[in-house]
Amino acid sequence: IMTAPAAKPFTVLVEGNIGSGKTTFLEHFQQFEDITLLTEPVEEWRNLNGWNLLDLMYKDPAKWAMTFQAYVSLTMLEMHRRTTKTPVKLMERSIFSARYCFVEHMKRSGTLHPAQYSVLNEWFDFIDNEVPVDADLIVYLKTTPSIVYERIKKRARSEEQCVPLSYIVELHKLHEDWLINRTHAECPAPVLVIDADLDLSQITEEYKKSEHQILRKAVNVVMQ
Ligand SMILES: Cc1cc2cn([C@H]3C[C@H](O)[C@@H](CO)O3)c(=O)nc2[nH]1
Repeated sequence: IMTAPAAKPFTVLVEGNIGSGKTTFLEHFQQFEDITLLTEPVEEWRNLNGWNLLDLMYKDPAKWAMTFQAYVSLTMLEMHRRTTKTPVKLMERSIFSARYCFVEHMKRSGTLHPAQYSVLNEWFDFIDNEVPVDADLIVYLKTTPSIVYERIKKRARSEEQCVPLSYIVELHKLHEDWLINRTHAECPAPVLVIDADLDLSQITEEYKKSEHQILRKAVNVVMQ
């Protein structure tokens, strides 16, 4: 195992719509001992002192979106700040997708009151300016809304069963604006696009594209 010295690890953010295969993508990299995987802390969102904030949010978004997104952003920040011994750190989603995709959608759809949105935005601005958050590469699992919608129904995560296709379409557009049209200069990391519409049997070839990019960087970090 290559142990990175004090140098910061090469940090990869794995981004994509609900059902785009992020967990499957991360599992593919479990085979490499030089990579630390940080999966989305959904279980923390499902049980904070006994409260299932994810379920509360989906059941009554107007009442719980603020609480939920405030906690999601805190758990994301904790993951960004977590140190790793390995030269590469792979994170599922980030404070950036919190801000540019989920919170943005909730503001546009009126789920978040402008005053609530302003508070979250103040937190994001403070973090952007005061807290070093590393992002060296973004892997974007690009999908078609109708395909991930079918996967969500098949996966049948209980809290998501009432998620309409329109929500998936809006989230897709926000991911495309952020990662393809690059409308947010604040997150300058290069984006590697993976065709995540492919089903499991074909997707491993796609993963190999990113493997080379990610592992090559690991060597660079160690050689620093
Ligand atoms: C950063 C971030 C991740 C994230 C996930 N989610 C939801 C989408 C899925 O139903 C579930 C797990 O990703 O949580 C959300 O509403 N807001 C989020 N913000």
